[in-house]
Amino acid sequence: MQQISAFDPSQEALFLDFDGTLVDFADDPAKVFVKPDVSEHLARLQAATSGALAIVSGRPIADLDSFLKPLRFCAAGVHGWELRTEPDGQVQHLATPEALATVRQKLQEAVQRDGYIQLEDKGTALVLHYRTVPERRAQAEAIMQGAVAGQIGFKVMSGHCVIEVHKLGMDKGAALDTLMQHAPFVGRRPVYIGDDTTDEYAFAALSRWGGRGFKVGNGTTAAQARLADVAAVHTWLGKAGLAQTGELS
Ligand SMILES: O=P(O)(O)OC[C@H]1O[C@H](O[C@H]2O[C@H](CO)[C@@H](O)[C@H](O)[C@H]2O)[C@H](O)[C@@H](O)[C@@H]1O
Repeated sequence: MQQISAFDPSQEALFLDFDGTLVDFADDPAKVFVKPDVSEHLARLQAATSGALAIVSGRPIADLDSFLKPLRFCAAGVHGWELRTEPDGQVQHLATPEALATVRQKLQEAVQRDGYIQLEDKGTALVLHYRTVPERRAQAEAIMQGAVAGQIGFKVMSGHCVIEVHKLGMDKGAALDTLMQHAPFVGRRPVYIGDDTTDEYAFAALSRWGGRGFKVGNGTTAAQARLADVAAVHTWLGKAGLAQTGELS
């Protein structure tokens, strides 16, 4: 693992995962919150990078906006199936909820029968949550396998206490590639911070752009360096933002 060198806002762009990176986990996905000082760091870094700061998340962009309000950023949501290349631009939806109709129905029925595992419907992705019942992980995996069995064109991914499915053909690496081809990211080197297995797609893409990745927490990773936890991410963002204003000695 490398040491983390200082962030250069004139040459680098910042790509940030949301859950487990900017915010701590909660049992209920609706109950996470962004600390006020983190919002300040993000606003500073957005200005310092001339807008080259994007949130890259499994969440829909509307959810990200609501948690980060009043801030808005360039964003890739639902693992890249939603894209916004300007903070105040329109969200492009690159898939439709109908693509998951059959899988959705099967998951709804199975979750109802199970009674413990929760289903989150993000339109273009469906998530089985077992954070409050970790002993039901194998059951969640079996439910997902049953829902996609015999069908092609779906991607199933495991994350922190979740099993998620969306259409094949998109991931956070492809999302990063797309954003890097838009101003103000063009010509910059990406710095990506993320904690989950789904962030590995983005870490793998970084070499195409001369970038570097920071993995939050433990686990196998293609990232070049690590930050211990969400608090360490906040500290890093604070230092990166303050360094630009000359407030950091
Ligand atoms: O790509 P991310 O921004 O990390 O989003 C990944 C998933 O985040 C959410 O689930 C995770 O956070 C929940 C709230 O803390 C937690 O309950 C769950 O166990 C975590 O996996 C979100 O609900 C998913 O839709 C995202 O895909």
